[in-house]
Amino acid sequence: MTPTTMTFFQRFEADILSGKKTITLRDDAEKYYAPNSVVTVSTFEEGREFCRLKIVSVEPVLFDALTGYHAEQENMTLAELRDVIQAIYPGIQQLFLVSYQLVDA
Ligand SMILES: CC(=O)Nc1ccn([C@H]2C[C@H](O)[C@@H](CO)O2)c(=O)n1
Repeated sequence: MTPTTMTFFQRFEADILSGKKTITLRDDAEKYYAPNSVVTVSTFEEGREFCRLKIVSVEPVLFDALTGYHAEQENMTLAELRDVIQAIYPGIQQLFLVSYQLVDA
């Protein structure tokens, strides 16, 4: 079944709402988001809903293939992005790039 919810760490909320962060990189467990579907987004820490996002695309990408362009879409430097990914998914290679558009907040 297509997922209808997504969580983000609270610290990314402002960047998502301002449009500075337009992608997220997830592991195998979250590769099933469907393009054109709308998901309700809440904070991981408190489960507080804060927006809805339209899924634009879901594409596989390797950790070693991450570029400055991916980082730009995350509103980070490439070094910051690599650190964040390693902290969340230690040792991971296969990621899924989920791009999205803000629907409403
Ligand atoms: C909270 C949760 O279940 N999982 C994640 C996974 C990733 N993120 C953020 C961190 C980076 O900005 C990108 C790339 O993974 O997405 C997140 O907030 N929550």
